[in-house]
Amino acid sequence: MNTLFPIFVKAEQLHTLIVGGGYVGLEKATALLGNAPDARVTLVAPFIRDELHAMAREHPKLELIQEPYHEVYLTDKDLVIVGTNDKAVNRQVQADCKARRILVNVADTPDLCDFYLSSVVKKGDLKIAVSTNGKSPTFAKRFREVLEEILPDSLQETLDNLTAIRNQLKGDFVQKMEKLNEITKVLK
Ligand SMILES: C[C@@]1(CC(=O)O)c2cc3[nH]c(cc4nc(cc5[nH]c(cc(n2)[C@H]1CCC(=O)O)[C@@](C)(CC(=O)O)[C@@H]5CCC(=O)O)C(CC(=O)O)=C4CCC(=O)O)c(CCC(=O)O)c3CC(=O)O
Ligand SMILES: NC(=O)C1=CN([C@@H]2O[C@H](COP(=O)(O)OP(=O)(O)OC[C@H]3O[C@@H](n4cnc5c(N)ncnc54)[C@H](O)[C@@H]3O)[C@@H](O)[C@H]2O)C=CC1
Repeated sequence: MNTLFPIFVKAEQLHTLIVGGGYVGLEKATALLGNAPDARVTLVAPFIRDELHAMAREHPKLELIQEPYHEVYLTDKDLVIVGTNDKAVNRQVQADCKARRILVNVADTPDLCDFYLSSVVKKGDLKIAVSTNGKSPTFAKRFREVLEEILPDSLQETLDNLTAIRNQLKGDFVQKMEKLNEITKVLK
């Protein structure tokens, strides 16, 4: 069963906590800030990789706290991503999040995740998120590379033109929808 429901989150309107400052913490911070450079992110861990310190200098809204996890860090957080090398800590963070109804991702334990991160293809305003339902993140990464290769950069021009047409169209919702479906028939 593949029941994952994809949504596109406005991460800059949320405050995300990352627990763990090793390779996994770095990978997840890179994924988040790569998409939303202005997102507010707090990362807590006793050890924090140098690359994360460098990232914090580039992103003033990335705050690094060099301490072990404590539930107080969940205060005012909307999303939590956990990737420590201590399974008991990961489980504790997940339980604390569930008690507060905060959505949580435990990077190396799919069963404890409320959501998964995806491989992200970006061509201007077009964004495609790839998931394999947790079966093979490496396949998702490779498939992203294939899509990045085959999607033309000119797609942005098409999107810009369609936005201009969309803004000029007169009539009610149904008439606009019919017109836009007609114009984009060539894409089918
Ligand atoms: C369930 C999920 C939860 C989550 O992390 O959100 C998850 C779980 C796990 N990942 C593991 C390992 C690896 N993950 C990657 C890479 C990525 N992993 C990502 C997502 C996800 N990983 C979610 C499912 C996504 C889906 O539905 O397909 C990507 C897409 C997004 C991102 O992380 O930003 C990003 C690619 C970004 C890109 O480049 O496009 C690589 C490859 C690499 O790094 O080169 C490896 C090593 C090779 C391998 O194992 O495949 C392990 C085993 C840990 C262990 O063995 O200890 C688990 C745990 C398990 O499966 O049990
Ligand atoms: N490195 C990878 O690509 C992957 C690793 N994993 C697994 O994920 C876990 C983490 O991996 P890495 O990031 O590579 O490990 P790492 O050793 O580089 O980093 C571990 C991090 O956890 C932090 N930590 C430990 N106790 C903590 C606590 N009480 N509160 C907050 N932070 C705490 C450490 O300070 C450190 O920042 C490991 O168990 C690993 O097996 C899973 C998937 C991929």
